[in-house]
Amino acid sequence: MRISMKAEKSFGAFTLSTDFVVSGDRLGIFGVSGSGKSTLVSMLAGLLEPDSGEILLDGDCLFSSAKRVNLRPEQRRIAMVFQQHCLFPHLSVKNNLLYGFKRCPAKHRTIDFDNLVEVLKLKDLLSRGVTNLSGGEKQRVALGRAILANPRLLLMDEPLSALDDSLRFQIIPYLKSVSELFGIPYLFISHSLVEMRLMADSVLVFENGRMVEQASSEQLARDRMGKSPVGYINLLELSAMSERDGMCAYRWQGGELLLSGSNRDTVNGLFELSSKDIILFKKHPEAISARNLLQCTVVGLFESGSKMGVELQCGEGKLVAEIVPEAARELQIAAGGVIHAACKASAFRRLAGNGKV
Ligand SMILES: Nc1ncnc2c1ncn2[C@@H]1O[C@H](COP(=O)(O)OP(=O)(O)OP(=O)(O)O)[C@@H](O)[C@H]1O
Repeated sequence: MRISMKAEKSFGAFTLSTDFVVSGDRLGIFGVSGSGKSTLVSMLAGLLEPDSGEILLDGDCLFSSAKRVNLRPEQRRIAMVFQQHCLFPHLSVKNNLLYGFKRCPAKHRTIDFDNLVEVLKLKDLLSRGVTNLSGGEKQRVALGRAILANPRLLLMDEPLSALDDSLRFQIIPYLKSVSELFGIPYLFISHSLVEMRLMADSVLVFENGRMVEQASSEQLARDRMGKSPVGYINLLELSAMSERDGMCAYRWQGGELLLSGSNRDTVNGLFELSSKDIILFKKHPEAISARNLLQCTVVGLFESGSKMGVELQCGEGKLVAEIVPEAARELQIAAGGVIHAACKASAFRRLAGNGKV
């Protein structure tokens, strides 16, 4: 996906002025409240007309003040998921889901209803009304409805803000997997660095209506968090062998991960792993005392003081390891390579729900 946006919009003293071209399937817009994020996505979706400028999506002109083009929202084929679920209260889950699908021209209908329902785990909810669903269930329905409209782009404007911490980190895998499985690129809007790291590869940063930076989500987190790099891993399924040896076992990538503690204090959710707690191996080691061995792909290397940081993709998780430059050379670490990361069961810390993440 390629978005080119050179547009202006003023509300009294506030002016949003954009001038960027960005490519990628997992893009982020990051900025504090009032920086203009929602104004930007509303202009992209066709819900708000820019005062002037031009907006192109994959080369197609969505808006041009010079050429007097302004495609209606339904002509743009851009779906949105908001913080508020905006579901139709008088319709069942099934009919909410089918709303966008029915309005989508047959030639664009490529998403299989049953398949999507299965991915989003909505089968048992189909006949229910939407008013008494939980916040997470409502957000899954809203996501399903957006996907079934068969959009060419999905805009997600702070879709997790209304959910509490444990719930929002449970929704993230759904947001990512539907986009990947059904091949729909997205633009994810948030003021949370953790959400950016989990959802976006490339991020545009906005301040006071201006784009001030374009960076990878990892670079952004390193620059702004101002502490040793940490990684994140989302563990959702306690496996049958939980509470073994005072450990908790979670299903992970066809195997399991062991965490210290009982399942009373290690509930499902997002866990943090410090870069200092990860040891890298070039090959799968025979036997180690650390309880967890994760196969990862090296995303990149960066300088971290006198050490090297190694960005790792591990399933849906993003980890960072800190090693000395000599070890990086010996391990021949390079982007795209496969490496094994070991970490102790005691190294996982459940992410604190302090609202700042
Ligand atoms: N329809 C409108 N009329 C007047 N001012 C508006 C309108 N929409 C947005 N604004 C103003 O434009 C500025 C940017 O708002 P916008 O909602 O785009 O920011 P944001 O980064 O999305 O913030 P938040 O994270 O709080 O949603 C704010 O000062 C807001 O008050």
